[in-house]
Amino acid sequence: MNISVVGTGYVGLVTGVSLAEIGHHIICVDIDEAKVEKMKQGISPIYEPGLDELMSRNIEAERLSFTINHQEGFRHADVIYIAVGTPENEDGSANLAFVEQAARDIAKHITKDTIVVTKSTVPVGTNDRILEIIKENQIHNMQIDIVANPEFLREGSALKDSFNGDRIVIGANNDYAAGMIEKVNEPFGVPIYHTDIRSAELIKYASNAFLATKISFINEIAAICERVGANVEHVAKGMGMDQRIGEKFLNAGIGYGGSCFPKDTKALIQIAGNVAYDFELLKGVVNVNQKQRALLVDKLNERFATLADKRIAVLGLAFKPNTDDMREAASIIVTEILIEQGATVIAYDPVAMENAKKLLHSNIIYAESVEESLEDADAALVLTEWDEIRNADPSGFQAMKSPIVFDGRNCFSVEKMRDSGVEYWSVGR
Ligand SMILES: NC(=O)c1ccc[n+]([C@@H]2O[C@H](COP(=O)([O-])OP(=O)(O)OC[C@H]3O[C@@H](n4cnc5c(N)ncnc54)[C@H](O)[C@@H]3O)[C@@H](O)[C@H]2O)c1
Ligand SMILES: O=c1ccn([C@@H]2O[C@H](COP(=O)(O)OP(=O)(O)O[C@H]3O[C@H](CO)[C@@H](O)[C@H](O)[C@H]3O)[C@@H](O)[C@H]2O)c(=O)[nH]1
Repeated sequence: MNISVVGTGYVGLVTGVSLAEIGHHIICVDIDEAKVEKMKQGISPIYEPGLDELMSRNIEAERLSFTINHQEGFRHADVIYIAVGTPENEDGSANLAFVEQAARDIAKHITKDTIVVTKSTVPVGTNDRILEIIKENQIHNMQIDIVANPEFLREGSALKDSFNGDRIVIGANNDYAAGMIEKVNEPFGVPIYHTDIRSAELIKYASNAFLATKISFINEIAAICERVGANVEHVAKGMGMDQRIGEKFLNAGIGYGGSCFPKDTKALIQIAGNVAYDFELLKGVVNVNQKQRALLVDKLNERFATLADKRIAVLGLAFKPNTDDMREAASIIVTEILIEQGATVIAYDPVAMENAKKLLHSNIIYAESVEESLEDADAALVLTEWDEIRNADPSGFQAMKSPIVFDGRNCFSVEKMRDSGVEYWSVGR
């Protein structure tokens, strides 16, 4: 099928590449010229394992191309996917400006009957609005069907998730559109769940909010563990063996970050608020996460009278491993507080340092390796559990001025760190 994808960020590019890989002809349209130039050469603008290789293969097979020209992008499309950003407004609600612009672009340039599929995470009712915008602005009077098809991929394992997802949700209000989008996705071999548009929109927010709730829940249990002398890993393991609870997303640490959980939890609180419902539980989840971000700095302040003359190594900057994405990364708040308290910060991340430099305080020093960042440090903070950090030999911490480690991701065994002579502070253990 001929498919266009509007917006080639983490979701749009992975969607375009995956759909090309299963045999569709894909044109990706983006307004960012530099990005499009890069992608035309088979270079991914984002770090995502396996993406460059799959991009190149499908470009060569002439199933995948890129353009900044909406007219060219939509000319032959039977289906158009919207995958533009829906960032957070100041009040926590979702900013729909990019989605609405994409709808106007579609309206202006389509010349045949089209199914418009929304991949972007959008509040309930947005797909109705998209259809309205297209109908109001279209130049040729074409049949438009709209499908809500929320995306569940995780950064760092986006391709794996696309080909092995737990479900593909298709929200449509007519059988023709639902059937067509089922056909598009059939080759993935992933279970398909059909529902109406509004339920599909809400499934996305409810899923992210539930996962965020699991994380804040285990982080509160971790706080209790520290106070009563229990081990949160043992508690999580014992809980997770109950299949009704499940073992996933029960890793305690410095809370959730990234481009989705922080904004989507707040957007769902707003969605509820808009219909006069106070989502108390989710407000608690957000507050706990806020508190969690500063946990390591609180522990540092408990350990040291002042940070003013301290050299602090920060290991890991991205919001999670295997991505260069810095959106809502814990490192943003943590390094800001450290600098504010007068510490010297030497940071290292295997992939995200270029993006970090654009975002973090200009006083931060960047190291080329874990070893270099640890040299002469008074303390080390682990913020992202990259394999390279997780697999580091605890004896390496002896290169520090004093081997004191604050681990926000529970990467190391408490016993091994103790045996290596490291003063080790982790979360809930
Ligand atoms: N990042 C994730 O892991 C993830 C996972 C599931 C769902 N989502 C949702 O998917 C959506 C996209 O997220 P993302 O992280 O890929 O965003 P992103 O910010 O990485 O990418 C958005 C892209 O859209 C482009 N764009 C904006 N307006 C455009 C227009 N009118 N025409 C063409 N291109 C346009 C931008 O230039 C950018 O390249 C969001 O709603 C997000 O909540 C994200
Ligand atoms: O047990 C856990 C699991 C995750 N995290 C943190 O939670 C955040 C999000 O992690 P993850 O969900 O793995 O990454 P994302 O790429 O943000 O993916 C989430 O957000 C996407 C965007 O909506 C959804 O598509 C995915 O299904 C959903 O998992 C990260 O900061 C993790 O460190 C924890 O603290 N403890």
